[in-house]
Amino acid sequence: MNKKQLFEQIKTKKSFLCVGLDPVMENIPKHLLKYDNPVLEFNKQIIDATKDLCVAYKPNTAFYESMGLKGWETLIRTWEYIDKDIFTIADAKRGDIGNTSAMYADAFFNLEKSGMSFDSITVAPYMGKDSVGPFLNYTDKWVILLALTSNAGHSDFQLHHTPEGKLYEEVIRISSQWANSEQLMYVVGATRGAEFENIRRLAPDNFLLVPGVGAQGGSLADVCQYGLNSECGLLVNSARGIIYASNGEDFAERAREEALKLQQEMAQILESAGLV
Ligand SMILES: O=C(O)c1cc(=O)[nH]c(=O)n1[C@@H]1O[C@H](COP(=O)(O)O)[C@@H](O)[C@H]1O
Repeated sequence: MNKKQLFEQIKTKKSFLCVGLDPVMENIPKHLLKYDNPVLEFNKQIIDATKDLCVAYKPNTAFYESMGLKGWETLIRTWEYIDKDIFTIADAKRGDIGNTSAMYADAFFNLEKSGMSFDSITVAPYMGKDSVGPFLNYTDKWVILLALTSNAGHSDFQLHHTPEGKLYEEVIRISSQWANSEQLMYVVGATRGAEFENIRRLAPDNFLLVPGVGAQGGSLADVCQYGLNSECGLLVNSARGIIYASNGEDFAERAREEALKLQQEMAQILESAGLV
C-alpha cells in the first residue's frame, strides 16, 4: 500500500488507528481454549470486531515467536486473515549486517519464500545504512525506523547529545537521505508528546507510527497537536487497551468499544483539521 492509498483509507474510515495484535496465551478468554488454535481464533474475532474502525494492524512478532512453531504459523494465518486494504506492520524490530537483513526482509515481505508479505516492518537504525538497505530494496514496502521510543529507557541513548543534536534527531536526519517519505516512517512513542513539534520539523512529510496510547498512558490529543500533517501522517497504535478490554465472552465487543472510542476521537481531530 502506498502513501496515497493509506491516506485514502484514513479519510474513508475517519481513523488513523492501528490495532496491536499482541496475544498472550494467559489472557486468551477461557471459552476459546476449545479451538485447535485459540490464539488465531482470538485474533480473528478481534479483527472482525475492529476492521471497520482501524486502518492498520500491528502484530508484534515477539508474541508469536515466543510460542514456537505454532506461533509462527499463527502469525502467517493472522496476516492472511487481514483484508488487503488494511495496512499491515510486522513489528519485528530487525536489522543486522546486509546479507542477514536481506533474509529478515524476505521473512516478512517475500510471500513465495515465507508465506507472508506485510506492508511494512519496524527496523532498528543502530547498524546503519547497509543494515536498513535490504528492507528498502523492497521498493513497494515500508521501513518503520525506531526514532524516539515510548519506554523509560529511551533516554539511555536516544536523547544523548551529539555535536549535531540529540541522537534520535541524527537518526531522522541521516536516514531521511536513504529513502523518502513514500517508503520511510518513524516510530515515535505517544508518551513523548513534547517532542512531536521537533520531530515534525525534522520529518514534515513522513508517517509516524505512534505506540503508547492506552496501557502506556500516552495522550492522543498531545500527539495530534504537533504530529498531524496535511496527509494525517500518523498511525496511532493501541494493543492491550483494546484487545484485553475484557477477558470474558464479551472480549470482542469490548475491544470494539475501546477501538470505537479512539476512532471517534480521531474522526473529530481529522474534521477539526479539515482533513475529512
Ligand atoms: O515499535 C513499536 O511498535 C513500539 C515502539 C515503542 O517505542 N513502544 C512500543 O510500545 N512499541 C510496541 O507497541 C506496542 C504497544 O502495546 P500496548 O502498550 O499494549 O498498547 C507493543 O507491541 C510494543 O512493542
